[in-house]
Amino acid sequence: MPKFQEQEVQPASGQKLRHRACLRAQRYCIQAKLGRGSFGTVFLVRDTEVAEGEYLKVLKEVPVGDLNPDETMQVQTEAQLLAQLHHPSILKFYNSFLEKDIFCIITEYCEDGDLDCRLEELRQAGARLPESQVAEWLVQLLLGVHYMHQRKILHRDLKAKNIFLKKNIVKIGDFGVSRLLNGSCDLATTFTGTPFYMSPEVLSHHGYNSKSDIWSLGCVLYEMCSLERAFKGHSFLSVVMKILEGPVPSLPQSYSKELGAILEGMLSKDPAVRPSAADLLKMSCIEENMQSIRLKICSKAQKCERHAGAMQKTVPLGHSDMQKMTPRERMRLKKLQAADEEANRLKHLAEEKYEENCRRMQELRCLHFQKVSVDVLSESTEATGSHITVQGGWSLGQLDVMGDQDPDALRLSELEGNVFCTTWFGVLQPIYYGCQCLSVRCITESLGTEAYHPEFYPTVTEIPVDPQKAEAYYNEDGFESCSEEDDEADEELTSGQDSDLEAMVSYMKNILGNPSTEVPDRGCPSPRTATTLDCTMAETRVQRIRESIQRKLGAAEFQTVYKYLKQARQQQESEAQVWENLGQLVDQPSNCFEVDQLLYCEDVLQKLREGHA
Ligand SMILES: Nc1ncnc2c1ncn2[C@@H]1O[C@H](COP(=O)(O)OP(=O)(O)OP(=O)(O)O)[C@@H](O)[C@H]1O
Repeated sequence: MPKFQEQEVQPASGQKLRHRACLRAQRYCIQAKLGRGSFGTVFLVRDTEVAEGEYLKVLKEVPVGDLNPDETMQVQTEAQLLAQLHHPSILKFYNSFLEKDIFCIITEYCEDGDLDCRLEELRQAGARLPESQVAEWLVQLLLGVHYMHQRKILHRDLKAKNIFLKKNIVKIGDFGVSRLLNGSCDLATTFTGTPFYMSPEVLSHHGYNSKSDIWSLGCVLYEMCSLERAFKGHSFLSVVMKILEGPVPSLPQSYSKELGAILEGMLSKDPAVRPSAADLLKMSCIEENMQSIRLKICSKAQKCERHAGAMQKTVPLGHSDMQKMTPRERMRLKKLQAADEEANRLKHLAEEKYEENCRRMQELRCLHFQKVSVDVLSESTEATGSHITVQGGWSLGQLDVMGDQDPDALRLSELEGNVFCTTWFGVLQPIYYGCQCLSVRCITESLGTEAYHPEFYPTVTEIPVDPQKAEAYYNEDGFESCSEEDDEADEELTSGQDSDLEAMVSYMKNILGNPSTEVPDRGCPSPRTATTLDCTMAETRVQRIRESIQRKLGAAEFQTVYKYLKQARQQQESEAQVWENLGQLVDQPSNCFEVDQLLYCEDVLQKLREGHA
């Protein structure tokens, strides 16, 4: 079989592809080149064996040299294992194959690009990510890292460039791929990328472990908040020194202390002190975030579910109707029916909560109530029109009233029969007393830590106490009705993203229930010496860095800087001295960063070769 079929394709854009070969494994048709990384080239491909849905995939080609049969076997076994892993925060690994000396990896395509590009766009626009967004992505990333670490799979090259965005879900790319290509050779790990995300233990050759991934994730967290590298410097060595000895950088003031504390933990120099992904997921602020993300996802599902109810009431479908539907319509209907089932489940849950609350009311009536402050936000002259906000942490039955109103008129002992309180996707509903609307700011401890969500906060004033009637009330026209825009958004939710979101919710539920769930151990490969594969990849890396610098500096300037820096590093010149001398050699000494990196990588390559020999 020829290595590649020699033919050209016309991509959608109409632009003729330059690369001659366009079909891989007689299946993946190249559509466009996405970019070139340190180890390989990345293409957008169309999977010719997939007619609908996710037919666009990504092909990464990594030159690996001539692998011996043992290495080929090892790579194939690892690839099969990686293909079995499924997590919404992990870029799906579909397939891998060898075409002569090129290792090809097929993964999921993320049309929204990588996190590094997103952060750069924000930086250029002078914008920042809101903390809620940072927290949401951090939770997703931690869930993904936790999933892989539970399976004893390390990333070894976690960085913003390796995190992809797909409809606001972050996906970690290349997880386990380093293991596929580098096994557990720690020396090769130090080769995987730029120094910015390398942990102190990796830089000091004390071995890579799961905590080293957490360090890198800490660097990503810092970048999401400040849009800058956590450890930066004008030379490779100064970055390394900052990582080894510098303080943990502080987050911009607009971010909370809690987030700052999380960052500090993740960037602890000592890996033994650094929390694991499981530890981080157990932290109360992360748990709270997980809860609210879950609610956000569920509130979308809730809209679908209401819509499903409306559809089902108005359009009773027979078998022939179904047959007339397009596949898209059938899929939509299926989703709506599933949402309806979920609605029923939630209705039962709401009823249970309602009963539980009644029972508690009963108990509390016997206990005498304690007071908490209740502010009267607006008053109507009519006795039934007051709008009251509960300010403190409270549980049902601990309400009493302060303010100008006659406290006796609102004492809970009299409210009890009229208070409607239940959870709707776990969110505390507003509480109504007759026609009085109590807007709840704090969460009742009796119902757990679910966050208050404004979406669930109707401005209407009367809700029936009976949950069934209340549900009918929610379904009335005009109450959060589904607009065309909602429909569009929901459609997006039901076409592709929903499975990721559903999976995310279910992982969160598992973690919240039992974060330490163990999974069968795949076992870590025992440390081994460098292989041909390690050396080939390191050579590719060195070659690419060299090409990149030569493009930037020009061949002559590169030679001058390279010669000087090599000598300076051997003689251990001070950073200040190096910087000053570089200033005399080139216009922009900061352009020499990569030369330093090249020297470092050449040094590692040399050691790999010695280890391999
Ligand atoms: N699954 C994917 N979906 C969308 N774009 C991708 C995907 N994988 C890679 N890319 C894009 O392809 C380009 C090259 O990616 P690649 O991972 O090879 O290199 P890198 O991350 O830039 O560098 P390195 O090899 O050092 O990790 C990047 O612009 C990246 O955003």
